[in-house]
Amino acid sequence: MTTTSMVQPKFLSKGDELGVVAVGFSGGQCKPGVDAAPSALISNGLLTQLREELGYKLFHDDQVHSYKDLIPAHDPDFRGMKNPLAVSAVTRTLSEQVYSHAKEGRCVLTLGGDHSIAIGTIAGTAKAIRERLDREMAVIWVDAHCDINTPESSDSGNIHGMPVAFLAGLAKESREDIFGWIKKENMISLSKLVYIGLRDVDRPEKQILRDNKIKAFSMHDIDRHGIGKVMEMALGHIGNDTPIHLSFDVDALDPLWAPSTGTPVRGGLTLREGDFIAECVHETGCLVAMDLVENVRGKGATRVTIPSLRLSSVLEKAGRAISHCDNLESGFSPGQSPKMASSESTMTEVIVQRVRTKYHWPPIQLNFWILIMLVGSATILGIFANFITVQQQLQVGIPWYFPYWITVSSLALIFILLMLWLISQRQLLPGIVIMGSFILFVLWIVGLIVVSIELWGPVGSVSGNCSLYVDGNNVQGPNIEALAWLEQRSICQSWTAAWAFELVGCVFLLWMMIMAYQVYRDDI
Ligand SMILES: NC(=[NH2+])NCCC[C@H](N)C(=O)O
Repeated sequence: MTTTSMVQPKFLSKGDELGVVAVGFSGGQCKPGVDAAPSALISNGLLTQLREELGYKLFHDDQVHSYKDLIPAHDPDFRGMKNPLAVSAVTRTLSEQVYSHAKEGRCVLTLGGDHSIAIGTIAGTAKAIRERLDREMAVIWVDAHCDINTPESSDSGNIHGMPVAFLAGLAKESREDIFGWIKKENMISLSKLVYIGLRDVDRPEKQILRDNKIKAFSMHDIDRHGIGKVMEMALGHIGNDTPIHLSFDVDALDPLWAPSTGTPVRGGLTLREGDFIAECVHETGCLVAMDLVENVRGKGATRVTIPSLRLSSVLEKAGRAISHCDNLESGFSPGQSPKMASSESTMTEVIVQRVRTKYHWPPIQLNFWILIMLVGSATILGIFANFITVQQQLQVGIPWYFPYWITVSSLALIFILLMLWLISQRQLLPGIVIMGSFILFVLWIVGLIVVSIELWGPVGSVSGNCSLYVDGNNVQGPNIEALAWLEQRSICQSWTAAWAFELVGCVFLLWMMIMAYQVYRDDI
């Protein structure tokens, strides 16, 4: 082992071991994306860094758990909570996973996931620490939010805003399948809870903090005293003989450093302050577990911003906790507009509105569909242009839907080229995509219906003629009839190909509308 750390862990019997649990779960809130972060972190080399640069012996099952089998098909709101059965079942299983590492005396790192998963991680560590050391542990909750809403006080109903209330017993539920499984041994004491980085606290939460005299260091305190003094006070409050569970929500960092999070709030910690917190906690030797949550990779498949967690600066300081999230932007790009900390002025708010001109499109999906649509539109254009030439050659009339399809497929080509240009300018607004796709969808579906009627009846069907005169009349030999037959067969095949591409085009346009709506919704 090549660990660079000189700090002796006080509460771990196997200080060189690290249990890693990767949790791809986002049911504690409504936006997709947080569930994809653990895989992004792992594929960006996090585990290798932990193993090779920090010298940990890793215990990881090589899985990013999505707990699909635990998520019920029907999960109605309960006491205002969204997805109560799913979040309860997932956190319960997670608590057992974390417990199984922590009871071995090793440190546990959990990669989230939204912050609701802390119900599981903290419940698991708290139980193991009680059993192993007969002690209560402390929790340092680094976050822009204090996540201490009860189901009744929460406006959103999102459980990622409630984990502390359940863990501290402020919110109770007797139903075993809705957090009733959280027992005394899983709980934490409010006197051993410290918040750092708060700046977006709901009114009822403020009351809870006051009523229970919970130690909380807001951004205001950090500005006033500096992060050094705040850490001194925070650790002083906990005392140096208490195991610490560090629950780090990346939204504690300013969106400048960590824009890839579901609920960004301006006016947060600098990258360096985030590192400093982690270093200070590490230096105590009391760290027993850590969560890293609310990282977003691609909201749904929508986002391109990839957070890659590095342990660089912590490494330099021989630390062993989180360092920073940097963002590699590419393609169709950055951020959801961050919420303003309550103390910021409306002037700044105006500026935020103005700079928000870029949107998060899912690049792989979008590129794939655009390619299919390009091929489809060009093929349809070619087929109907060819049909017109054939009709002219035979000196028979040209049905209206031949030029119609030429126009509609050309419009689709123009629309795609326009989209590509807007993407290159990073200006592809969801509204444009919704409008354009809708108009084209109506035009395409009309054309598809007409072509389907021509192909399969009720009055005279192309498909019927093809099977009768072409499939059923195979002509061979080096003669003009065989050539004519081949041409007829290629016309029949063109009909089917045109129909297939029209159908795919309709699906594409429908999907574009849905995807654009999702992008629009995520952005407001
Ligand atoms: N872990 C988070 N990002 N929490 C955000 C919570 C926001 C808000 N206070 C709520 O209860 O819905």
